[in-house]
Amino acid sequence: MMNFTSVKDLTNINAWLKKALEIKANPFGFQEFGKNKTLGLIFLNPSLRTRLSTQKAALNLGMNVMVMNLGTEGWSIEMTDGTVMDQGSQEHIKEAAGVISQYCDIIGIRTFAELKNRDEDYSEKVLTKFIQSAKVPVVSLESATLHPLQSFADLITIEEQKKITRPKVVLSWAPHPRALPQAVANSFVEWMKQADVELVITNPVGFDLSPEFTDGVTVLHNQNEALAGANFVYAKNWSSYENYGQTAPNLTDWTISKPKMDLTNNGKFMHCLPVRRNVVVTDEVIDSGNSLVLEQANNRTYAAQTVLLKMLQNVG
Ligand SMILES: NCCC[C@H](NC(=O)CCC(=O)O)C(=O)O
Ligand SMILES: NC(=O)OP(=O)(O)O
Repeated sequence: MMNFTSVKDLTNINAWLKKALEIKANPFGFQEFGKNKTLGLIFLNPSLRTRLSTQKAALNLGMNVMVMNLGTEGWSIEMTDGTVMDQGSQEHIKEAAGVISQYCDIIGIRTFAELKNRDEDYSEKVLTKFIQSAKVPVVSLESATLHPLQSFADLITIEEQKKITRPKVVLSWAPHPRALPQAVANSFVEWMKQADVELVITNPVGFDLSPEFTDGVTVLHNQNEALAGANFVYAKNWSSYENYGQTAPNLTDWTISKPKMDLTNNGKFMHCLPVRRNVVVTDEVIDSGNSLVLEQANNRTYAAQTVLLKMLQNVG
């Protein structure tokens, strides 16, 4: 496997899931693969979980790790080819990626959607340019349209927690004060479509995700109807794909609350974090025994460790 940017980079999702659970049971059992190898983690946007869990995963594998907040601490990066660089940008992504490749055996990069130009975000302009200029395998730490390490951790969590073979998993839009990318939601859908689950998406009218992801999936604009009988409720805000970047913070009846969870089949609550309490989800729900948010964050380590191990072994 050269790069990890999507579920499409896996040859067999069930084999990866099995490997992740094996690694979780024996996290220090694969250190011979990481010895004398270096992981570089490059952040163009903030992070808590991705930064720490991916670093932890590399350390568990015996790797060395370098982390750089390029977005705030590096030179300002030029992303477009052919630019006369006499303005704000100081270093071209071509040199940046080429140089970092000389210091690292694997590079992770986080580059969020800007939510200004849909075509540009959905072409994964920055990630693609970085990969083109990098000389080593690249792992997405959340790109403009996808967050595969998160979705892999979510898959592990559902596998561990499910009580029936084919659980009902509901991805529900929730309100938020800012415009957020669709990446976490797109990616969750992409992975759940390949898992043995009954997936239902619910969001307000005007907030349908790209058909590229929702094709073949039940999308309901009535949240209560969608939540009926759910075993897992995955809450997430995303800004509009159709009216690109538009928000709807006033739709407070979409907040995941106890009355909403009472519609489910004793459903478990999931969120990738960070979460706005009492906007996306009430304290009562996220603090309840049915909340899986810490388990999800914990599984980020084993998802990342599986991906890094596969890269070190150069297998899909
Ligand atoms: N990495 C997980 C989520 C990252 C990002 N959330 C955020 O930016 C939340 C920020 C805020 O709450 O203002 C997103 O939705 O893609
Ligand atoms: N879930 C997640 O990716 O968290 P961070 O943005 O804190 O890395």
